[in-house]
Amino acid sequence: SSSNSKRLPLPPGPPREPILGNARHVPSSAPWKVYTEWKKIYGDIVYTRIINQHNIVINSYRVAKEVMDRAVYSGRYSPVILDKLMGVNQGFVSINYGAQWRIYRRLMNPYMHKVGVGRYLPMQGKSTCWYLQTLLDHPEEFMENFKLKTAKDITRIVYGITEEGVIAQYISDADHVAKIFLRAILPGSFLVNTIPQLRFLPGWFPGMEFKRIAADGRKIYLASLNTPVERVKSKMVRIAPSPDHTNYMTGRPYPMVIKAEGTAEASITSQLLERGEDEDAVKKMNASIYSAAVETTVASMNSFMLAMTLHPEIVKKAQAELDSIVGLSRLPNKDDQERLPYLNAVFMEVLRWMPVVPLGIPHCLLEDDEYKEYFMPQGSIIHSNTWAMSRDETYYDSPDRFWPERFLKPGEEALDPRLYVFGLGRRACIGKHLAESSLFLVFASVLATFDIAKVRDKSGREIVPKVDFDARVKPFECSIKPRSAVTASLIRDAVAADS
Ligand code: HEM
Repeated sequence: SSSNSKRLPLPPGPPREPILGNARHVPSSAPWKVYTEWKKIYGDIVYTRIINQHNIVINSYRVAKEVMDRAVYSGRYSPVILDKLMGVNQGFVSINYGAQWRIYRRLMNPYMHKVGVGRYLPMQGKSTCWYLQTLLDHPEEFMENFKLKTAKDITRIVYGITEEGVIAQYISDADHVAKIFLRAILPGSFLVNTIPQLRFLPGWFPGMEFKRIAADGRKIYLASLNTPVERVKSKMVRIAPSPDHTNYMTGRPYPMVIKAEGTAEASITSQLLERGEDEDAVKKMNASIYSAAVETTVASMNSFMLAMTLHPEIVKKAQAELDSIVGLSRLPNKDDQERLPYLNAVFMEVLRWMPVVPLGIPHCLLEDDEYKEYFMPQGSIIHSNTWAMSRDETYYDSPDRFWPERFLKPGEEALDPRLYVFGLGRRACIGKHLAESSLFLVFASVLATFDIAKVRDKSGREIVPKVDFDARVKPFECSIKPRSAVTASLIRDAVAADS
């Protein structure tokens, strides 16, 4: 590029083939593992080129912390299939760095900062009790119900949706969009992302199924964006703008008020509309919250259950701590967190052991840059390899081992994974405090009331679930039994008191 006047080299990486570059070297499944192998050969920054796309993977926390905070590293890469074919590049997660993104951060921040998320605790307490009850009645559905619990919490927070049928439809639409989205951001997944001109070929041409995928995706995306906000609006009444209803800060009229009968539960959407915020911005911002929030939180819950199934001694230790601090007469709550160091260590170890976004959400380098002795070309896709960070032996002995004690060694605590599993810099996860309280409540409440163990086969041998570190835990069996009749009735009583 013209601005590389010092003729600096690109960061090191595997040798490239003509035209294809490294297209045949970067696998489409679990690429983070290959990049982590390459760290041994090429170091903390690895460059690959896939056809004409520059990709830079940051393999260490130290380097990520240095570069990711800078504005030029805060862009988002919009694959052609999402941007040009589906129009899905205006959501919170995928929008490029700039004015609209700043509006989203400003709108969302009060609802998501450390203190702001406290308002959801009563609701989360109830939904956690609901979840515990599903463990009593249908322990084998523990994964499905993690999903349902999290989806209910999020749709309630964002849209005030409480009706089961409406939630189910929303989940199904949002999952569909998320699947396309996740596939689209994997390097090399859709050829049209590397050769954008392909989109001008007719639909009957071989290899054009991306067109149908994108067209279906777009329809469902628009539904998941519009329908829930229209529902909120239908439960609000519009009043004629009058001087009495003008926001004294902005001078703009409040266009909506919540109906006196309160048919719209207060939610992020209802509150932002009531304040007169731009409806289009609210729709696009909110639609991306569900997909950012649910899959990630649920994946961490599933990793937790797998770790507990594999480690009965850790279950025992955490239960002993809970029993002595919380006692057996009530369920744990968020206020207990600071007095539960062992459980906190379990929580951090879950985040580290199985980072659920192992290559981060890709950033896009907005201008040519230099880092150390390297040239970083504009338009590069930048991945924070959180998987590599979680396996860094300078911070973690035996990194594949699930071992909460690593966070409890006085004076030499391991690096806190919350510093990187939620991303780094300006685009870091806005929902991390909400994620933390959801996860903590679930981990504490499940351990306080249930024993988790391996199941046995017909001949009485324990079945040990396999761990393949594939970012998502595959369905596995475990035994989930109430610790005692007392803990079971604690759950039933709490649920009864809520309804
Ligand atoms: C265990 C749970 C979660 C994990 C591990 C996680 C992880 C991440 C990661 C790695 C990113 C990308 C950061 C970057 O680009 O550098 C991200 C972004 C984001 N997350 Fe989360 N997340 C979680 C839960 C949530 C929740 C509960 C919400 C919403 C309430 C949420 C909302 C978002 C949003 C809106 C972004 C985009 C921010 C931006 O681009 O400016 N996440 N998250």
